[in-house]
Amino acid sequence: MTTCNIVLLDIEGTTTPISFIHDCLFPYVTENLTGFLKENWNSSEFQSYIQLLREQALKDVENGMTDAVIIPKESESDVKSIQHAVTNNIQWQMRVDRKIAALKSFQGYMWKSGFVSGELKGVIYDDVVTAFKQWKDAGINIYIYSSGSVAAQKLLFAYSDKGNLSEYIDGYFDTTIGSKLESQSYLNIYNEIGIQSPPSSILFLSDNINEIIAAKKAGLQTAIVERPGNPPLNFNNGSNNEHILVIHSFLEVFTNRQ
Ligand SMILES: CSCCC(=O)C(=O)COP(=O)(O)O
Ligand SMILES: [Mg+2]
Repeated sequence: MTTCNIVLLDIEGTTTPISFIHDCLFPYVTENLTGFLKENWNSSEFQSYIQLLREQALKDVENGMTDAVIIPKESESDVKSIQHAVTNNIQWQMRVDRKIAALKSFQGYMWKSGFVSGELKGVIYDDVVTAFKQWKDAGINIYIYSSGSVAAQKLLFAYSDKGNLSEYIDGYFDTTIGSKLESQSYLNIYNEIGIQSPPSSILFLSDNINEIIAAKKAGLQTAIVERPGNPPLNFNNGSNNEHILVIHSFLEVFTNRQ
């Protein structure tokens, strides 16, 4: 690893245990959904999230997804039936852990009340905060790139078990910039950040080998992060594995700098 000016971080399995997302954040949505729909139904902001789900469901049907759950428009059905369809739509997408913007935006909207009330606290690995401090002292900027919506990412770091970490983070990206599995998304982020130095001055850290391969193809430096509770790494995917660095703590980034 050579020096970098920017560190770009995945969340789930990288800054945060997968178990926190799956055992706390996801159940907060599935268990509170019915009441949340009833309470927020008349809010125009809330309806904008429902509209995103509705549009995504139409695309899913067009793309031949047989499990897709259509959400009728207000003019086509009664409120109870629409709410029932929204519930089924969300339960289906969450069962298959879809990383799609419409679902992620909806989840982020629901999580807001949980984080603000203190019912939810973002879990961040211990080494992350120490690394943030070291990186900032070294003049490195920190960006996040996660499938979670930007709004949800901001909540996680602002209301974390390590305190409000927002001051360390220079910017946030979600999949509205492109899929984490496509190289072009990493070039879009590079362009959006707008640095003079080449893409290799960005170091991307993620638990997902396919994201790492996509980022490497775009010319970024990369390291795969192996955390307790992450699924075993599967290097058997045709990539040039010798060149994929594996780390277990963000503090290794500095020891690996040349
Ligand atoms: C509060 S952030 C929510 C994270 C999330 O929903 C998710 O799917 C994370 O995926 P990642 O791309 O960070 O692995
Ligand atoms: Mg991840």
